[in-house]
Amino acid sequence: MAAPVLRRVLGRRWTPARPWRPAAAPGRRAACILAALQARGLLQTVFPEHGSRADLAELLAPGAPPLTAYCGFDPTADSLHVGHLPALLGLFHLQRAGHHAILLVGSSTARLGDPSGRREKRAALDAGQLERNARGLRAGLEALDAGHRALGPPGAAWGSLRVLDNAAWLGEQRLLDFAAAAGAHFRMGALLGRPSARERLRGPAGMSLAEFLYPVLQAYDFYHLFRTYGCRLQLGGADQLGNITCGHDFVRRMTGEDVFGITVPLITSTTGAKLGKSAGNAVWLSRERTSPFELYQFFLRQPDNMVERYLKLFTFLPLPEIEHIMQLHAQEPEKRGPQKRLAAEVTKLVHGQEGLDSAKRCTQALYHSSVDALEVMSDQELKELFREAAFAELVLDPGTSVLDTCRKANAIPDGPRGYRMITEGGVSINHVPVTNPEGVLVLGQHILRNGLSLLRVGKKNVYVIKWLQLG
Ligand SMILES: Nc1ncnc2c1ncn2[C@@H]1O[C@H](COP(=O)(O)OP(=O)(O)OP(=O)(O)O)[C@@H](O)[C@H]1O
Ligand SMILES: N[C@@H](Cc1ccc(O)cc1)C(=O)O
Repeated sequence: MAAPVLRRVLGRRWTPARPWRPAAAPGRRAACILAALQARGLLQTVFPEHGSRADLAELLAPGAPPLTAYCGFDPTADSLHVGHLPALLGLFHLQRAGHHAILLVGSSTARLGDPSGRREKRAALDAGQLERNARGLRAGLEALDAGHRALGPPGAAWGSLRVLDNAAWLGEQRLLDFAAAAGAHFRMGALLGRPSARERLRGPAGMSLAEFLYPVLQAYDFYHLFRTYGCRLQLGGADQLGNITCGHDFVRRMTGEDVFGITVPLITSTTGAKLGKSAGNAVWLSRERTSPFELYQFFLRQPDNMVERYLKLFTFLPLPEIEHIMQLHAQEPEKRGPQKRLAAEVTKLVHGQEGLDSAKRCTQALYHSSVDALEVMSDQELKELFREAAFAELVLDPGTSVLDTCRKANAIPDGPRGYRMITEGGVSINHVPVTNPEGVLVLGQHILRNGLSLLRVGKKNVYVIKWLQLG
């Protein structure tokens, strides 16, 4: 016979939690990190609102022993993306307040595929791809940890951070043992009542057993991390509330202890779609997929009505400083001060000072036609900057003319039409128009010190030329 507490939990159906409101009481509670997260717009829901012995606000109150919190990321791609940042920033803020963070790579959960918020099942990944993705994700999480630490004062008394992979414990489970031991504590009614299950079961695609079991594995992670590391808090995007609730119930049932969940708001695109892999609109954090320049430009493009929210969500700038930045913006909106600060802060967190310098160099070269900036750019930066551009390696013969260069790079059509494109001013090299097709290329003018030329034909077609055998 289940104990009364257990019976209550076993019998409970899934109900959506209400958005979290800070406690009215002033003093210790008001100073709690939860209130700080709330003020930055990082709190959508706290679940449950009240524990059986303590509330989350009490566990996180200043002076309370450090708490351990985690967030999981399935390696369904080899890189993190901007949508992952709010949950990560939430963990980093907790770390700054002295708490410990666990970043979990879900190599085992990714094999089932999380059905939360999805109309269709995820495409299956083969073992090799999964392993490569997991490696990329782990490297991304570690790099972000390093980027975050570099922002803080040396020797800051922050909590610890570790990166784990759930394959370490889920990968070893034997089906029968797991089904008998853990499976006995999950109620079908509660699992079937979850919104993601209900919607999928009603729809034409239905739901596979693998997907149906997904929350069970995520719940087991929470239980494992609670038992092994004393982890009492799970963070995730708003779409994770059902999975987090499931984990909470499981840990309560297995241990009788209080654990909690925090969801962060979902970042959406201008069309309202969740920014991420599924919608195909991800802005990646790995340099191979999205360069520091592109990341910088993404934040620089944010409209005025979003920028204050994003400064609070995506940076560690103190709130009074953000207020000041916004006041200056009201006086000189054309300077786009908040957008520039936002872009700089996020790029520095993700790609370090070197990445930020690169992003600024690329911005100068592309939008301010700066030859100085072009001249100091590396091949990698140029390729990143002109991802859509053709990259040609050409041998510089003596007397190579503008026309030869355009032809060898396949930048203009053969015959008189191509010739006319030059004479009519449609071609520039290193941002300077070249109207004489017979003009010979000059080192230091048409060919930069780094052995590169940037050839532009019309408004859109850009060719990066690397000259070989310059001597
Ligand atoms: N756009 C977003 N805004 C806020 N949180 C997000 C966003 N995208 C993902 N997250 C959160 O990041 C964590 C890890 O997400 P995960 O990588 O497993 O899936 P995902 O990026 O949501 O994938 P998909 O886009 O394919 O659904 C989850 O807590 C998820 O809710
Ligand atoms: N289910 C989460 C990822 C995750 C995996 C394992 C966990 O224990 C926690 C979270 C997502 O898809 O976004």
